[in-house]
Amino acid sequence: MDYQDIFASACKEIQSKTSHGKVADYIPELAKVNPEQFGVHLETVTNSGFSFGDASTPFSIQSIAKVFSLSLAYELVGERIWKRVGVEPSGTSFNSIVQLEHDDGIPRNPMLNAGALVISDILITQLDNPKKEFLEFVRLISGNASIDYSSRIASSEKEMSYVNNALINVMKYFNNINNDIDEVMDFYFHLCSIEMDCEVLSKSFLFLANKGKLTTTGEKIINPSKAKRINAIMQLCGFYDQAGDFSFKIGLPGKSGVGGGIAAVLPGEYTIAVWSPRLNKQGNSVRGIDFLEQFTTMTKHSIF
Ligand SMILES: NC(=O)CC[C@H](N)C(=O)O
Repeated sequence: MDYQDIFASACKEIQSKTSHGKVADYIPELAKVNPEQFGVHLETVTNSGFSFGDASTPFSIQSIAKVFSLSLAYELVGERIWKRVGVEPSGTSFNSIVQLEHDDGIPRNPMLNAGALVISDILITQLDNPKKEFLEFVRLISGNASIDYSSRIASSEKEMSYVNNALINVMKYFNNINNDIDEVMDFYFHLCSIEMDCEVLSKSFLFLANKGKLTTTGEKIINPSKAKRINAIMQLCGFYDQAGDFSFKIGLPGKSGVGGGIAAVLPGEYTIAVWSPRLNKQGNSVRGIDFLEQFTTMTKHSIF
């Protein structure tokens, strides 16, 4: 299929609508991004790529990186991971604190900030040099050795981390954080600060469309059962309190970040990464969701 033509007409369709939403401004560095940018890249499991718009402009992937940290932690500790974090959709915002006390410090799922903080704590326990080894993992799955953290974005987020600090303190109180709070926060801010463009982002998700193996070398990253489960978690939890709406409109597992990126997976076929910085009130890219709705409607692609 020639995806480029479909991208162009889906894009035309959404651009005729008024553009609304606003860039994330609670992380000062993210507020500086030009909100009008739009890019998309689709990469098939047979390694064909299709780009449109600002697909090679790097952006802050933010919470999309939670899928990478979950993948590595799940591979390292196996099913024990679910003693510390759940697999249920929360129906709450990404940084909500309301359920955490009620649930005795066990986050509903690993896509929430609280869940990703627990996963960060697990990785710090498991890895000798957590930031370095995690970056190596992301470089491996993306096939791109130049992927890096942005210390500028990590420290910008640290300055304004009041809610994330509250979340980690509640979990420490309930004995669900084993390492030093500052070390876990530092790891979490770095993982959120990773920058990628749409092309690299879609390639980084390909193992989830390919039963856990890299499509380039065949190397196993996780087994097929784990790949299925991570896709299931994305389907139910990847868009926080908009997860139902995303599933209803798009019908693919995916993950968003407050940098305006979205990565989605059609298992066995392709991954698609779209980026546009204006966010809705749930913290998800307005144009990204509009575009994916158009795209999946035009192609009739869905997991259902
Ligand atoms: N949804 C997101 O992308 C949120 C990630 C962001 N780093 C935060 O902790 O608030």
